[in-house]
Amino acid sequence: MPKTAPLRPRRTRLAEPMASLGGLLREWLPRQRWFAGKDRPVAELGLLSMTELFPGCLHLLVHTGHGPVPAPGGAPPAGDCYQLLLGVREHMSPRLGRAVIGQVQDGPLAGRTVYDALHDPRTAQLLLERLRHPGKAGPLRFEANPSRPVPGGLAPRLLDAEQSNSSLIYGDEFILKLFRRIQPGVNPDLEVPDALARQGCGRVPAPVAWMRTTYPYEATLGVLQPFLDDATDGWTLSLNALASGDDFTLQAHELGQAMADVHLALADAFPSRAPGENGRTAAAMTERLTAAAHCVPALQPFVPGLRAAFAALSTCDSGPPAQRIHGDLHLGQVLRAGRDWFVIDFEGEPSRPLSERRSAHSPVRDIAGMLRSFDYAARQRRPWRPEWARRCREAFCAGYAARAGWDPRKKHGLLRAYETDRAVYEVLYEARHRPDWLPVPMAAIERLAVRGD
Ligand SMILES: Nc1ncnc2c1ncn2[C@@H]1O[C@H](COP(=O)(O)OP(=O)(O)O)[C@@H](O)[C@H]1O
Ligand SMILES: O=P(O)(O)O[C@H]1O[C@H](CO)[C@@H](O[C@H]2O[C@H](CO)[C@@H](O)[C@H](O)[C@H]2O)[C@H](O)[C@H]1O
Repeated sequence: MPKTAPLRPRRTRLAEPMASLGGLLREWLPRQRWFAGKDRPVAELGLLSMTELFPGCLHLLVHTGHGPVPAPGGAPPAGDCYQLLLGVREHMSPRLGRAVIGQVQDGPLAGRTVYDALHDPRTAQLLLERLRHPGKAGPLRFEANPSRPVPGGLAPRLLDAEQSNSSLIYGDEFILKLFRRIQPGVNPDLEVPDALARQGCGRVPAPVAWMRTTYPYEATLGVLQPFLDDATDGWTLSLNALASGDDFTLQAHELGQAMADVHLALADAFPSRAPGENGRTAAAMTERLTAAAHCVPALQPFVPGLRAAFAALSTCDSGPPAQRIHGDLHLGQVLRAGRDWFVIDFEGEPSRPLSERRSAHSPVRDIAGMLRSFDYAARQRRPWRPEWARRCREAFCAGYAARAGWDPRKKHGLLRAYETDRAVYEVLYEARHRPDWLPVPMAAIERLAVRGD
């Protein structure tokens, strides 16, 4: 098991290039979709590691701190580690204009332009070559599953999508996801699909190659997997159905069945345990609510009503056994090809510690995530279509029950608590990443706090 270490900026001989790059990165990082903490300036920026991956391409792990957070009890300043691939050029090609981070003013890189190298097809090609030929570059390790060879010469393109990481698509055959926010340990988005593939579960694209680092700690950096080019994600499909007035209950029912299949395969692939004690679950949810309300004051008036949803857990049965779950399930994480649903992105909620994301949880958490997602979709249209969401939620639960052998609709109290917990997470997520979207989960917060349904 990889050793975990606290994230601390290290003084290295690389401190000098960092000093000259630091100002540029401080400006650039908060503008990136994947950067958490847009609500606070990057007060502290440190270099954890830097490796020259190819000539003119640097691989960096940087630590960002957001300065002291005025939390009760004097919590330590928040900090994160991010993975960056930076191109450094004397002369920029206009093609790469939108990737430019800036021109370095002083230090060893003075006068050169630094840019996000993932936009550079040359970098993308070389990255694939490294993954095709396992080996090392400084602390970086490139590894592959020898039974699933990857052909060379596939044309790369950077995925242009709203995402928490960055992905490169190769010849519409493979997709490489490079994690942006790095935590010590094995990323579940490698661990889980790999285990499910060994289990023979066909609902998850299996990793074919991956990249990790051994310094400043063991961590997964990226995963290459087959690209399902004939598939459309559930979010796009549901928005299309809403726009055209089409029914989506058949798809939602099949999605419920698919999710039950994945949960059953996960329960076989990893150890399960007796359901957690509801009191502990309620305490953890309440703690997350308190922390979220501290960061997003708009939550504060609803805290008493939301706490009631958690307190009501004491009168519920504890539900199905705890097991490995998806952890961040929503309509953007499921792809439909023909009548088959596939599930991707097992990373879990990116802001939670990796150890927590890799432990067993109630499968009700995933179900609640998907139910919230139907609500998100229904709110994309005016007038709001609560009836559409209600029918999809019902169909999803019925499909799940048909396969899993237990019916989520009969776990009303549990489902309400997990849905509330998920909505609280979403409020925090939207505040940090997409403040314009905040009204969507806030509407659910109001409903859950006031009416409780
Ligand atoms: N194996 C795949 N086949 C087809 N499309 C994929 C695949 N994996 C990811 N995608 C597409 O890329 C998007 C982002 O992938 P995801 O793993 O959710 O990244 P992130 O965690 O950064 O949000 C998905 O919504 C989907 O459209
Ligand atoms: O980037 P990830 O897919 O890992 O997940 C994060 O971003 C999601 C948004 O892209 C966010 O999902 C929320 O918005 C979705 C619509 O864009 C909606 O379908 C989900 O129900 C809602 O939670 C997810 O929470 C976040 O972890």
